Amino acid sequence: MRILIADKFAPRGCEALRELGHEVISEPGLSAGDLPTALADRRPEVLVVRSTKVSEEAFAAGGELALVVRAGAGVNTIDLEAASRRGVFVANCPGKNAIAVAELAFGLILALDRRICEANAELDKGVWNKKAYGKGRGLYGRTLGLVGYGAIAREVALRARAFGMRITAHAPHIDRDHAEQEKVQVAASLDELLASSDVVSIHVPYRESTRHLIGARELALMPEGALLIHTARGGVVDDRALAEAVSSGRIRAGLDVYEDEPSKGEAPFDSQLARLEGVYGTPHIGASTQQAGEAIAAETVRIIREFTERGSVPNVVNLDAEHTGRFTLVVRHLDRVGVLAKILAALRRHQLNVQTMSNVVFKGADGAASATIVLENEPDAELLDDIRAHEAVLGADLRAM
Ligand SMILES: NC(=O)c1ccc[n+]([C@@H]2O[C@H](COP(=O)([O-])OP(=O)(O)OC[C@H]3O[C@@H](n4cnc5c(N)ncnc54)[C@H](O)[C@@H]3O)[C@@H](O)[C@H]2O)c1
Ligand SMILES: O=C(O)CC[C@@H](O)C(=O)O
Repeated sequence: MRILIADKFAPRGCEALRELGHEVISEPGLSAGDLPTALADRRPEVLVVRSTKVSEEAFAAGGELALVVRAGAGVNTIDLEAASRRGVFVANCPGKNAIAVAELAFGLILALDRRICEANAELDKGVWNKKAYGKGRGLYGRTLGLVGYGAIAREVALRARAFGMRITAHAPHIDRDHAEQEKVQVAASLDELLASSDVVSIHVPYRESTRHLIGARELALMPEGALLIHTARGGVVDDRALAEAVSSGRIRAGLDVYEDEPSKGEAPFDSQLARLEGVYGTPHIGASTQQAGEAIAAETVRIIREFTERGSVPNVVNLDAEHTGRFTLVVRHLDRVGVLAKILAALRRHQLNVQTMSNVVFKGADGAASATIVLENEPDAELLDDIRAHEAVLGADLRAM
C-alpha cells in the first residue's frame, strides 16, 4: 500500500511500515492547503496526520484513500462526515500520548503555583527576588477538578494523588467504580466542580457540544486565586473570556492550546492571551515527548497492519455505533464457493439490508462455516425457509438483539 505521512512522525514508525512492504511517502511540511494536491498527485491509500487538517476538499482529491490515521488523540481536525460519505475509515491512537499530556499539565500546575517562569526570568537578569517568589500556596490538600475523565484526566489524577491533592471529576459517563478505586470524587455538576476546585484541568475533546464549555459564566464560578490548566483543544475555552478573567487578577492559567493557534510547527503567534502576566503558555507540545511519539508511531503501525492484513480497523471513530441492527441471522453452511452469495440473494429478494456480516470457518479439511448476518428489519419465516432449503445450508437461526 502507498502511505502518505503528512506530519512529523517517529522515524522508527516509517521504518516499520517499510519493513511491512509498504511504500511510505513522508512529507512532514505539508499544510492543510497543500494536502488536496498532494493526495491527488501521490494517490495514497492510507494517510497519516497529526495536526494537519483533513478537509472535505482533501477527501474529494484523495480518490484512492481508504484509511486516515490520526497519529494522536483528538480527531476534530478531520472532516469525519466527508470521510464517512466516501467510506474512508478514520482511526486514532487513544491514550497513547496521555502520560505526556498529564506530565505537561502537572508541569504547568507546579510552575504556576511557585511562579517558576518569572523567578527564572529574573534570575537570568541577575535579580534575586526571594521576597516576591516565596509565596506559593502549595498543592498538598488542595482540590484538583478534572473536566473530563478519560485517558489523560486519569493520568493527571494519578500524579495529583502523589502530591496529596483531593481530586474531583466531571464527565457525562464516569465509571464510578474506577473513580472510587482511584479516590476520585464525582462532582454533581460542572458548576459544582468549578466552584470547589483550587486547580481546574480540562481534558475533553473539542466538538460542537464542548465549544466554549468554559466561558465567562463558568470562569466566574472559580474561586479567587484558582488555576485553570487547559491542554485539551483550542475552542473548549472561550479565550476572550479567559483573557478578561486573568486580566482581572482573579485567576491564573496554564495553557498549551489556543483558539487561534497555528497548525504549523513554526509560525508567528501574536496572542494577547498568551502574553498576559497571569498566563503560562506552551505551544501545543502536550503530546510532544519522545516516549509519546514512539508510542503513537507503534499504534499507527498496528492500525495500518491490521487494516492491510485483516481488513479491520482498530480504534475506528467514524462507524455508526447506533446503527447496529436488531436481528441476527446465524447460518451454518458448507464452506463452498457461492453459498454466501445465495444467502445474500435471498436477503435481497426479501428487501433486507445487511448491517454487519462475518463468516468463520470450522477446523477440518472439508469443513463447515458459520455466517453471522445482522439485520435492521425482521425477516419473515419464508426467508428462513428459503435459506434452509439450500442444499449447502446446515442450519439457520434467527435471534432478536
Ligand atoms: N495538548 C495536546 O498535545 C493533546 C494531546 C492529546 C490529546 N489532547 C486533547 O485532549 C482531549 C482528551 O484526550 P483523552 O485522551 O483524555 O480523551 P478521552 O476520550 O479518553 O477522554 C475524554 C473525556 O471527556 C469527557 N467528555 C466529553 N464531553 C464532555 C463534556 N461536555 N463535559 C465533560 N466531560 C466530557 C468524556 O466523557 C471523557 O471522559 C483530546 O480529545 C484532545 O483534543 C491534547
Ligand atoms: O500531534 C500533536 O502534536 C498534537 C496531538 C494532540 O493534540 C492530540 O490530540 O493527540
